Amino acid sequence: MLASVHHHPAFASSFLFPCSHGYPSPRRQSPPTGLHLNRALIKLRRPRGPRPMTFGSNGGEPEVGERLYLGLDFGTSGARFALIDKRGIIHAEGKREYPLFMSEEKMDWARSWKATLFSLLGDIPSHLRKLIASISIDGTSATTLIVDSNTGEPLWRPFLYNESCPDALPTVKSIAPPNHTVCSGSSTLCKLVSWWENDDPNKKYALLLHQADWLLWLLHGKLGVSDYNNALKVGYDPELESYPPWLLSQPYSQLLPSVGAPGTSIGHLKEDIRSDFGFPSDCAVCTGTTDSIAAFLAARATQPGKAVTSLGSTLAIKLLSTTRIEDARFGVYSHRLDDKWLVGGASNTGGAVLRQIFTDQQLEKLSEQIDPMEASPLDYYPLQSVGERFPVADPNMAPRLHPRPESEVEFLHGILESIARIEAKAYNLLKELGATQVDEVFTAGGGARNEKWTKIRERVLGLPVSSAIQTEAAYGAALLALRGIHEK
Ligand SMILES: Nc1ncnc2c1ncn2[C@@H]1O[C@H](COP(=O)(O)OP(=O)(O)O)[C@@H](O)[C@H]1O
Ligand SMILES: O=C(CO)[C@H](O)[C@H](O)COP(=O)(O)O
Repeated sequence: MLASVHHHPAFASSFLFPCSHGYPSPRRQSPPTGLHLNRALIKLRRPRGPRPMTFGSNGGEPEVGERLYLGLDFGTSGARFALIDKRGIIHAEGKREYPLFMSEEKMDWARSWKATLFSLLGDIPSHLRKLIASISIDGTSATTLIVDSNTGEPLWRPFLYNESCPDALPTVKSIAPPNHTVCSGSSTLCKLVSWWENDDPNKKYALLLHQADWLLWLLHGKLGVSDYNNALKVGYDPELESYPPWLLSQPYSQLLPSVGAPGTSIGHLKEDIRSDFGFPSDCAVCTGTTDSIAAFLAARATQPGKAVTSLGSTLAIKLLSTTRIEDARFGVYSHRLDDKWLVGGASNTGGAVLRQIFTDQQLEKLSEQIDPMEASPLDYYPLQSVGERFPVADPNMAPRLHPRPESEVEFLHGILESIARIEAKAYNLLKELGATQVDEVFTAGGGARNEKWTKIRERVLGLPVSSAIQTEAAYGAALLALRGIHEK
């Protein structure tokens, strides 16, 4: 079954608001025609690797009574699902690009995400839907919605993950501890304060939700629930397991959602959705996480010193450490993962810059001609637009992609190598700040498929680098759904 949405990633234009931002700007292509061909690439997967002993003899189909666990990943350039059983075998996966919904010349992201959610649910084969025991969702971190606390409807356009609200930074720095994670223009707290100071009359009915929280609310119907990964950048302290006093004493703390551990069951799927799509009556909905943490979970790295670099639209780094590190001067923060810490940050460099210049097919063809053992003399800082979050937190950092050589192969080699140098700088910074020393890097995201890039990165990092067994964040979200049922 094939259906896909022609992707015209809109540039959500900033308006009325002092925040600067951008979503991956569209590849050079004709302006949107407004025509959408709905298409999703669905893969029904026979189990990978040796068939587990107890697996049914009917090859790939779940055993009678077997339950399945659904993870949905709402990334930067599109959304995916993965459907697994309790052994982690994938029974179906699919993806959709975000449809373009414009209202008054602006992209309506909330409407696009909502449409994508229900399209993906419909893309799951109906005979598998009735076996689904739980669902979880990961979203882009610090993507923030201010919604009506009665209806859940957005009161304002979403603040996107890489949007910066420097107007709020002085206020945030005046209340938070020095160099706290929230002391960055792209933090969720800066977005909340920027909205709060915008004098919106709806303040008393407002509620803050993250992208994953809002999408999950559409499924479970309980407003105001988040997880301690998504809530980190609004100021939640995952060690105290509460919001700190300096935040609770603020007038806007009334907008903050309640917070639970990722993969915690919130409640059952809403009855109307359950019956419309044929999900079972006991299908649970669990708290989610952020996309780069879901990618880390998918890689199943469990030892301190192991790291996952997500090479998606952005470069996000997660190093499993026994020590917690936070320093907003460099965009470094630590997410909690049970009794350890995922130390890292997210750069604005990454695949979105590549996608502005090359199609995925061109990337493949040109990469074949690169000698990864040869260092590129080109020194770029590949960004889509002004502003960097990590390992340099500088809202005014300008992109650097010149001089551009005649050869497209040399140009691509220079960009891949320059992104690898940023990755190396990031891991060295984490070591200098006291995190557990990295000893191996797994790669997630679209860039993981580029073997030449992997070899360039091994050379530049001086570390073993390999593609994670599962490179999709949706697989990590599915593991959270599995956990939500089996750790009740
Ligand atoms: N062969 C390749 N080499 C390097 N990057 C690639 C390759 N194929 C795809 N990409 C990049 O992967 C990115 C998409 O990865 P994905 O994980 O889907 O992103 P996200 O989840 O952030 O939307 C794109 O920006 C694209 O440029
Ligand atoms: O770049 C991003 C979107 O893909 C996010 O910033 C990424 O999720 C990193 O944030 P976190 O470390 O909180 O997961």
